Amino acid sequence: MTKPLFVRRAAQLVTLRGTSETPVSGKRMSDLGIIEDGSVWVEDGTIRYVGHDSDVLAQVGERLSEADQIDARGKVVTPGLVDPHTHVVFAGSRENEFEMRLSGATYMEIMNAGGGIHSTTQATRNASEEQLYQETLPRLDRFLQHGVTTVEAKSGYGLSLEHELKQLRVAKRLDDDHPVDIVSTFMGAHAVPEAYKDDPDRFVDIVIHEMIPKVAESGLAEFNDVFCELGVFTPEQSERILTAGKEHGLLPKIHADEIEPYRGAETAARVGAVSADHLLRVTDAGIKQMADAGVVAVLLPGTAFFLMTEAANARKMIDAGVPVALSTDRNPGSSPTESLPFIMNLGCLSMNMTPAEVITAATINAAHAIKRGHVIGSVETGKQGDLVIFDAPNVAYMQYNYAVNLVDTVVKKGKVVVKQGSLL
Ligand SMILES: O=C(O)CC1=NCN=C1
Ligand SMILES: [Zn+2]
Repeated sequence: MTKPLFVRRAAQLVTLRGTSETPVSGKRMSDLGIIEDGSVWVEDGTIRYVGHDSDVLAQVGERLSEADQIDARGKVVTPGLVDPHTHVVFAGSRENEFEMRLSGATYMEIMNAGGGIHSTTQATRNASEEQLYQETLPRLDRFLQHGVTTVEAKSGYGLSLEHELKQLRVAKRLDDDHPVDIVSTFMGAHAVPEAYKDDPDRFVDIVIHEMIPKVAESGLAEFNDVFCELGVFTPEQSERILTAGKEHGLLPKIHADEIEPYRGAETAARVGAVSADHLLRVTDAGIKQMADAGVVAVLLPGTAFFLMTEAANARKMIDAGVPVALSTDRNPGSSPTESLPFIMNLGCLSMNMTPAEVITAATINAAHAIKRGHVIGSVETGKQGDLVIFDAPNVAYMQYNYAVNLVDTVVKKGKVVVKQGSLL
């Protein structure tokens, strides 16, 4: 039994209270439920009391001496950050392609020439489970040091049942062993393997009839994702794949309108996807249909930054009532970073979001994008005891002092796992 943890007197305690039921949209994304001089009592991994320090003191009374106390004066305390879109389990790296793109090659040119996802697929197929596990561990450590306490992890670098299941088993082992919680997504439809490039529908049939039933049976994935993109999977193929996943209990997600406007958002609305992700080229019609269908827009400004393209129009989506979440899109090709705080900076600097909106997008809306809004993403009684203490006097400062890691302390299920920026 660990001692209760009492985080006290935050300059700004960001509670996001009252947001656990449904994704947050519109003006509500700016209402952080900030408590000044705010305190949180965590016991047995769960948040027990939240409020002004004097109110929490009155509630804990004599038990004060039982707790470990952390002085958060002059600092911002938020819920643990949530990254709802990563490809974090993979082998190898693609800095060579980074240099090719700096010399003018495009992401799709490299992919169509057999690089990109195919390159990482080759490396991941050749890697043992243990090698994949060992290569992914340091990435999870860096996520934790940047305040991220839960990540979604997609497969999608196996592109065969054997290797997709291998990735998903590694994700499960990491979820068991590492403080960061991992929520898994099957993404056998990440690309059409070279062997099927002349008959992509044959591969779609393999995903639908061979992979999805076995993956569902394994219990190793909650979601099913597809790269709906010109030159990858069409909206019609994507809909077939996501519908098949739903029939086997896998909730739909979709990489939509990343490089070309390609009716990805419209497909998301039609199949009832939990989230549509990227949306750099989404149409007005797609935005409207997502708002009507309650699809969460997971935006990845780090990918736009790294691919040197314009970021998604977050402002238009927020103003249209689409709930917006943020993510690193951690992957070796288009977004090799674990710094969700930097993605939040880009939310402000490249997508004109406010400092309050980017916190909502990287906590409760990210939690809703992986169906965890009832467990994480806000600081409320009964929620999991995941907290981050930032060395910043207020939420605006967190985005103003950009591209640095202001995380001081990370608490995971009531246990301090990062202190003064270092892993414990
Ligand atoms: O390039 C990669 O490895 C990840 C990716 N999938 C779709 N867009 C980027
Ligand atoms: Zn992705």
